Amino acid sequence: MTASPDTTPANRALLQLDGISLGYDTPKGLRTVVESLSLELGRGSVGCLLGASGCGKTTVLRAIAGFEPLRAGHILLDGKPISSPAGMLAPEKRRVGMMFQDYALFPHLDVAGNIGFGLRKLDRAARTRRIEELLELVGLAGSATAFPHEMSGGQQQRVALARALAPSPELLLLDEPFSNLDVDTRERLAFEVRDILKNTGHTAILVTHNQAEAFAIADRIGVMAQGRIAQWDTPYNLHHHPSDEFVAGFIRREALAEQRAQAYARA
Ligand SMILES: Nc1ncnc2c1ncn2[C@@H]1O[C@H](COP(=O)(O)OP(=O)(O)OP(=O)(O)O)[C@@H](O)[C@H]1O
Repeated sequence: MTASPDTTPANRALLQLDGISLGYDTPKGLRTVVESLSLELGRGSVGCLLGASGCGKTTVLRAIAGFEPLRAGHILLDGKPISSPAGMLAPEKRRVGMMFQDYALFPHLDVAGNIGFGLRKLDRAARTRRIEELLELVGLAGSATAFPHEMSGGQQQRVALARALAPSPELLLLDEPFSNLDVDTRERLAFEVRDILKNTGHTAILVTHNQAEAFAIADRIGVMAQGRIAQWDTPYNLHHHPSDEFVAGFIRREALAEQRAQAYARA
């Protein structure tokens, strides 16, 4: 794997994955799906794991969230170990927020109820203030009493983002957050989410198989194949200085596929 130094305005790395290996116990024994994977992400940066289906992106994200045990290596958050083969900090103690592709909003709660779900420790007035602040941030001011089924997919994903940001996580994990949206909304929302994360200074990791999305949102992209990162670099360097034939081919092929998909969608 090659990597150039993180030159974003962030200081030291907030997240470090150091030689992590991950696998699943199957009836045929251990199936290793991620091997010796390392990356560093600076505070305030947006990183992305980009790769074809099944290459191990979600497994890495789940390990960062504390849902998958490490077979080797370790994960540090703000310099402190949170996972190693010897043990792991419980997910709820990590200050890590998550947002998924299927919105995962509670259908029986209105927008305020959804966003306020993780804010139950605040008193009523503080919770209402925080919910209003978050609605403003995601461009949904005035929607507190709407229900998820009354909103478009893009609006529901904004609510999901507000809910994930509500407890002010150190790190936000986004698993294919735009893949249920149509092509235009997907790209627009990717840019909007990037603006929101940059305005609030959040550090985030996104997982996607969609190159346009990765390039719209990320400061650093890791091109993954079969459980490894081939190159962890800036979008510019991936385009202009791919580390090998695989990365060069992947970027070219995906760009063409995306152009084709957009042309079909608009036809
Ligand atoms: N619980 C499990 N038990 C056994 N194998 C699993 C389990 N979960 C995932 N896998 C396998 O691990 C590999 C990596 O899966 P993962 O979901 O991390 O990939 P991905 O890159 O996120 O794919 P996608 O984009 O399709 O979500 C796949 O081959 C998958 O079949």
